[in-house]
Amino acid sequence: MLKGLRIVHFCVTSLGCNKKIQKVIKKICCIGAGYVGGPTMAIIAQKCPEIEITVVDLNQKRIDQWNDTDVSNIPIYEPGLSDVVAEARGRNLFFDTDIDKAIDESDMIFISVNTPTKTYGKGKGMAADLKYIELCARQIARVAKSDKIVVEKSTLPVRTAQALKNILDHTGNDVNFEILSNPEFLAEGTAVSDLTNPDRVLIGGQQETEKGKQAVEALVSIYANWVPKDKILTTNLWSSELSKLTANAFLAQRVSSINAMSELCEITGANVDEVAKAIGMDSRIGPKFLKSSVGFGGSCFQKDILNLVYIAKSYGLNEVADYWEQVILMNDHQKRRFAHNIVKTLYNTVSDKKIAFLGWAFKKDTNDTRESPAIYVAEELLLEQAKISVWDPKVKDAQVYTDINTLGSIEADEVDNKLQVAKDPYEACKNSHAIAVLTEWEEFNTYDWQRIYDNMHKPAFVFDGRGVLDKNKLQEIGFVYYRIGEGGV
Ligand SMILES: NC(=O)c1ccc[n+]([C@@H]2O[C@H](COP(=O)([O-])OP(=O)(O)OC[C@H]3O[C@@H](n4cnc5c(N)ncnc54)[C@H](O)[C@@H]3O)[C@@H](O)[C@H]2O)c1
Ligand SMILES: O=c1ccn([C@@H]2O[C@H](COP(=O)(O)OP(=O)(O)O[C@H]3O[C@H](CO)[C@@H](O)[C@H](O)[C@H]3O)[C@@H](O)[C@H]2O)c(=O)[nH]1
Repeated sequence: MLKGLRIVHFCVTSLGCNKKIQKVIKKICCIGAGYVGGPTMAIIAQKCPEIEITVVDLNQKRIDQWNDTDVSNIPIYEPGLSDVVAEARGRNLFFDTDIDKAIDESDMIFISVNTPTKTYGKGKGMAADLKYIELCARQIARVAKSDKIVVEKSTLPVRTAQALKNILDHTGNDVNFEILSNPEFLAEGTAVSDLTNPDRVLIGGQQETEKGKQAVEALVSIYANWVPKDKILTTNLWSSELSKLTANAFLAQRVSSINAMSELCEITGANVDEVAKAIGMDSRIGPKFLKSSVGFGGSCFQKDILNLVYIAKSYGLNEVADYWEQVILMNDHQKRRFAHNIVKTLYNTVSDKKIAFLGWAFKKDTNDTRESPAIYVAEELLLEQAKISVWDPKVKDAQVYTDINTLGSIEADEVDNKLQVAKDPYEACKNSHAIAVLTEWEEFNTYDWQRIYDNMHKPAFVFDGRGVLDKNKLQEIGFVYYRIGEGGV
């Protein structure tokens, strides 16, 4: 196991001094205790017990949840995460709101704050809002009294490291800052296994300077405690920053591509799962990320592609921008057409009809609802005056209301009247006219579907936006079953 991390500085002076100055990385600070900062630091703390890690955040409530004595109350639901936190917390993993102290004491600082799409000013609705990143840089510059390695963990536009370096070098004390880019590729719901066994770890740094190389090496040594060396890829800063946006654009593009085919399948009698299987067996295409759905959600894909589009436009690369924007347009279309299909199938009106939503999270095994397709399908149906009853195994009731109210398109009274969060799936489906499956939770197939059917209006419709339910079983019971990417009902 690692005995502290040593960065070796060679000092060669005019007097011919050639001594080694050794710096031991003993303390890490991570700014941002969110979906990335929390799990990533928990795994580093588990794998490197001799490094003390403090995860800091402005949000007192979030920090209190991370520190909750009952570890099942940590703010993020991720399979396996509470065990990792239970193992490391209090030993070498700490959660705190004293950001200055953590910065001051650390050798290496990860910046893992949110970088949402801008909602104001130039680049509104497209560019990444970097105000939280800049605040971190200014705080580090103000507080740091010794040399620091600053690691970009957040997803950032290419060349952000230059802006960070500029702020750090011009507002700080007389200390040296080395900037690294170390984008995170974990997916929610599988964060612990993605972090424990990553396809690759990407580290970008200034390889042309000695100090830059040493900083890269320091971070490589941390990951090398559990990641095979051949999976740790080092590049220049800009390649690393741009690779993150590129990876998300390619992944989202595959989902939009198969979703585009799902519409064609529904009209022609082809079956999108069969098409996906057939093309996925071609090793040049591969089988992953070809599951047709009601659309992709989550905090990353849309935000990062919009950012990519903005960057391309800002360099005058309009064709590049248009190419990637189409991925988003296709996704918006897929969500809308799913809602419209429900309205059309229910005899062109859903006014005062009850639609049960199974799932609200943007994917299974997470309580995260950011950009979940469920929100936008619900919005379309509420605008058609439907009543919606939601059941999700992990999402809290208040989150569902917040998600809809944040859209601002439906009066708050109307939301209260029409939107309800059920205490179990049977209550959600009782007296409903249709069920819409919005998340691929595995537990859905374990329900008593006969009981659900018996308590619904007839004909009882199921719109499976994730293609996860047992079609034959449901049809035998009597449901009229619609599956995304298969011939219509
Ligand atoms: N969620 C994912 O699966 C995922 C995966 C890979 C990369 N990313 C990227 O990682 C970054 C973080 O994403 P996230 O999902 O963890 O976000 P998040 O919103 O869950 O967490 C960010 C945290 O940073 C805190 N914060 C903001 N400004 C701060 C400041 N100045 N000082 C201290 N704390 C501050 C917020 O209070 C919040 O708790 C984003 O750039 C995102 O694109 C996310
Ligand atoms: O075949 C598929 C695969 C995914 N999805 C949907 O796509 C969205 C995103 O899924 P996924 O990529 O698994 O989850 P995220 O947590 O958003 O992870 C993505 O975004 C992260 C944040 O940048 C990256 O770190 C990850 O590598 C990248 O997969 C979800 O709504 C999924 O349901 C599909 O519809 N079909």
